[in-house]
Order: sequence, then structure tokens, then C-alpha cells
Amino acid sequence: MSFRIQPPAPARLNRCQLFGPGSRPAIFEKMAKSEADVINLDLEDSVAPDDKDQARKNVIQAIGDIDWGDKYLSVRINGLDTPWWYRDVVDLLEQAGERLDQIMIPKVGCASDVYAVDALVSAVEQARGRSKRITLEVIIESAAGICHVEEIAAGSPRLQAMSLGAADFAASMGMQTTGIGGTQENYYMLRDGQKYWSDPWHWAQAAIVAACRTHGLLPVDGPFGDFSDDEGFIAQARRSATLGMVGKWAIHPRQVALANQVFSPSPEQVAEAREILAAMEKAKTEGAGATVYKGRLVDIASIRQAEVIVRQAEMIGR
Ligand SMILES: CC(C)(COP(=O)(O)OP(=O)(O)OC[C@H]1O[C@@H](n2cnc3c(N)ncnc32)[C@H](O)[C@@H]1OP(=O)(O)O)[C@@H](O)C(=O)NCCC(=O)NCCSC(=O)C[C@H](O)C(=O)O
Ligand SMILES: [Mg+2]
Repeated sequence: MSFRIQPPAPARLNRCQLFGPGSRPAIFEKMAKSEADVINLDLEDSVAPDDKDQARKNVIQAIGDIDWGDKYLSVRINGLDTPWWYRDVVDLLEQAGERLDQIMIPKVGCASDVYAVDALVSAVEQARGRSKRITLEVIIESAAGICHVEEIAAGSPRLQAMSLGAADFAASMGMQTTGIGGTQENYYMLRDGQKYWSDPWHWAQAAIVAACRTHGLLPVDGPFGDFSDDEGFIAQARRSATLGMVGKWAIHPRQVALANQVFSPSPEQVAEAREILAAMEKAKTEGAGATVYKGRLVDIASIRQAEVIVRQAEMIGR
């Protein structure tokens, strides 16, 4: 281990982030009643330009009016290349109540983007005497974003989470795709005439997970566009969970339960992790740093792996 100890990510559940357009207030109550851990009210790409001002007003009102329970409440502002983002930040922090937890910044390309929003948030918080410190989440969804992912992850002490936005990422990279996330028809290896599909999102996800883990942030997988394809969503989510991501976006309510299921360790996984910890505890009393569990080696690194799963289980009360 480096002399610098890896900081822990915020200890809160982030298995599913349910999105809804700020221009569609009729669904806000339904979002609040969902099983999602995080709610993202959107002012960005799901809102048409002519609706931006009204969407902002809807969101500000809903933050105060709706009972959001114990959900982490986040608002996605417009990108820093638009004329709307500063007004989003200022109006949210001047007019929305203290129930707001987080601002999500889309299309972040460098650490200065995070700095700019942090500076504005800090000024308005101070001027208005807001007592709750707003946290930030960023979306990596451009070539610049992935190139600068580590400096972005270190960009502000307010940062708690980082998501991959597969749609804008694909566009920025010039990828020949139209589907949002999941298997891409033309991304395959050929052997003996058989196609073996690979995962074009893998490397970007791994880069995001590494940057997040280095700086104590929650790495999150973004949208899966085909909300009629439950199996495809689950497969994508399982790959993300295996790589170390803690959750995934839902762009339709039917995806919420799927994400919660994948990003909650199964009873079998939890039992096995606890058995490994017990086996290592016994090995320790016998003066050993390694032992055999179900015919395979477990050692001190296995303790750290098992602890990841036990920590997840404890957060969901298992
Ligand atoms: C995708 C949708 C437009 C579909 O809406 P709709 O046609 O109303 O769906 P259904 O008829 O199947 O709805 C069934 C019931 O569920 C309610 N509903 C719909 N959506 C939501 C929601 N998001 N949260 C809660 N409840 C919802 C309907 O009202 C129906 O209720 P009832 O009549 O009582 O049965 C819509 O789901 C939607 O707008 N989704 C969110 C889109 C969004 O926010 N997109 C932005 C995030 S993705 C992105 O930006 C890309 C990313 O940045 C990247 O680059 O990758
Ligand atoms: Mg996007």
C-alpha cells in the first residue's frame, strides 16, 4: 500500500439514480415514491431549450414541496458551454430549500469545470447563509473528460460521485453507435467464424473506477437506453458492479428494481464473505496469514475483498 491511504467513498447507498425531466413535474411524486437511492431532477438534455426556465422553476418548487423521504436529492444542471448553467446554480441555491443535497455537472472536461461550479456554489452558499453544504457529482461523457478523469476526480472536496454518460461519451469519441450502453453489434472478435462480443465501455468504466477509488468518490454507471430490455440492463449492470461501480442510472422506473438487485450483494455472496472473514480470523489465531477456504487460497487480501461485500451488506441492513 502506498504511504497515502486510499480514502473511503461516502458511506451512503447509491445503487440506483432515477432520472426525470424537470419539465415533467407530473412524475416527481412517482420518483419520490420509488425505491431509488438517488433522485436526479434534470435541467439538461431531457429538457428542450424553450422549457429550460420553466423546468428550473418546477424543480425549485418540487424540492420544497415534495416529501423526498431519505433519498439523496440531486439536480443535473446544464453544461458549462451553455447560457443556462450559472442561472441553474444561482437560482437553485438562492431559491430552493435546504432539502437539496447535490448538484450534478454534465460533460465535465477538466478540473477547472469543477472549480468553476464549486466557486459559484461557495459564493451563493455564503451570501445566502445556507447551512447545508451542497455536494457535487460529475458526468464523464467526453473525450476530454476521460483524458482528464483523474484530475477531475481530485477537483473539489465537494465531489462525491462520478458517472459515465455513455451516449454523449460515444458521440464525443466519434463511436459508430446509436444504442446507449450495452452490447454493440459491431464490437466483436472473430474466431473460427464465431463472433464474440466485447464490451466497448469497459476501459472508460475502469478508468472512472480507478480515479474514484483514488480520490474517495462513488463510481456510477450511467444510462442504459433500451428500457424494454431488462436482461441487457442486468448484464451491463453486473459488468459494472464486477468492475467496482456502486450503482447505475435508471431512465425509466422499471429499471430501479433491476439496479437495486444487481448492486445489492446476494445473501450467498454475503454469507461467503463472512465465512472468509471467519476463516481468516481463525488462521490469524493459529499464526497463519493464509488458509484454504472451499479448496482455494484466501489470504490477507481476501479479507479486504470480503470486507467490500460485508460493508455493502451492512449499508442495506443485511
Ligand atoms: C423514457 C420516458 C420518456 C418514458 O416515459 P413514459 O412514456 O411516460 O413511460 P411509461 O408510459 O412507460 O411510464 C410508466 C409509468 O411510469 C411513470 N414514469 C415514467 N417515467 C418516469 C420516471 N423517470 N420516474 C418516475 N416515474 C416515471 C409514468 O408517468 C407512468 O406512470 P403511470 O401512468 O402512473 O403508470 C421517461 O421515463 C423519462 O422521461 N425518463 C427520463 C429521461 C431522462 O431523464 N433522461 C436524461 C438522463 S439520460 C441522459 O441524459 C444521457 C446521458 O447524459 C449520456 O450522455 O449518456
Ligand atoms: Mg449526456
